[in-house]
Amino acid sequence: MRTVACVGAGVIGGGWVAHFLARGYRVVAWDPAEDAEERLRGLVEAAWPALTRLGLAEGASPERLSVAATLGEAVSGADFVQESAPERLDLKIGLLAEIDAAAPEHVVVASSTSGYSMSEMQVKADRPERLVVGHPFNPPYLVPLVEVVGGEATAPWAVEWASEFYRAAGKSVITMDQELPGFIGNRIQEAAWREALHMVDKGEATAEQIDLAMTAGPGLRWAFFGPCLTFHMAGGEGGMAHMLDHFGPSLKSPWTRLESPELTADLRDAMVRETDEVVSGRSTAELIAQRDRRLIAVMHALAEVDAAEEREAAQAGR
Ligand SMILES: NC(=O)C1=CN([C@@H]2O[C@H](COP(=O)(O)OP(=O)(O)OC[C@H]3O[C@@H](n4cnc5c(N)ncnc54)[C@H](O)[C@@H]3O)[C@@H](O)[C@H]2O)C=CC1
Ligand SMILES: C[N+](C)(C)CC(=O)CC(=O)[O-]
Repeated sequence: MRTVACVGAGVIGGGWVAHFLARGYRVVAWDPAEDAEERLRGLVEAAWPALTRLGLAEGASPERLSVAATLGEAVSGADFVQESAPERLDLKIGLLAEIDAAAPEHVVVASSTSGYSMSEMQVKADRPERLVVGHPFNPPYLVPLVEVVGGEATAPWAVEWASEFYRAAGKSVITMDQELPGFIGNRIQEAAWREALHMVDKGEATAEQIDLAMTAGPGLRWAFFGPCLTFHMAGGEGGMAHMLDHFGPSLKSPWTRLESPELTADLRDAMVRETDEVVSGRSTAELIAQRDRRLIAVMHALAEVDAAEEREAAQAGR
């Protein structure tokens, strides 16, 4: 298992390329955009210092990246294919069929889709049994989660193989037992996102207040305790049972409007305008550098705490 083909090399596909290169794989990328190779090599170059700080696999090098002239050239020699084309169902259906026709028949093909089911994407593939969803989080070279799930025509072996491959490639894998639109991570963050849109739509909060509410509040805890464990802590010694008994009645309070607001032009403009104020003139490159420094700092801090707790447990014979 040494060569990964990355089809689509934009924000996510480029991030996958950087990840697989850092894990020592040979990567062959293909993307139809005229400037795709220049953008891709720029993304890898910008990410490489962060990846070096995190630790590279033996032999890892941007030199192991090649950009194919055709889709067939990219996938014909691959041991695994990661598709990251635009989130359009019609495009994914056609592209996955093309990849299926050109890739070696035993090779697993994963889609980075943010929410489409593989059942609806694999309908034109001749060998749908090897098609899975491998949904990453941006940037794939730093955020470890990938959600793996097959479609109705996917073989169990393909889901298992993809899950193991991603683990071997350094990812944190959730292997889902059933299809769910938006999978798990996006359903949770989409709920928060819809609430944010409602608050901006009604002038109840600004984008700046919303982002601060997350980064200085729940978001800080969610880097290491998810929403379930966090609310278990809200119950004190009584844990989740007490939390539910204590706060259960308020669950019916109108603290969320889960339905999505109409994304009117006004709402869209307001969200863009207010987010621009948060961005406050920083370029995307500056934001990426600032994000990656902070992500690495959190990951290093968590790793240090984890190691200390493992040492304590070993000393206590636990
Ligand atoms: N942007 C994000 O935060 C995340 C995106 N995703 C998913 O990743 C996929 C790609 O999204 P992004 O990278 O954000 O989009 P993007 O627009 O940054 O990149 C898409 C790339 O696909 C290329 N492309 C266009 N038509 C193509 C074709 N027929 N075959 C191959 N490549 C083609 C484009 O030239 C572009 O470089 C989508 O399915 C999206 O839902 C998943 C997780 C997070
Ligand atoms: C905005 N988005 C739905 C494309 C985000 C994702 O799919 C996952 C992520 O990186 O947050």
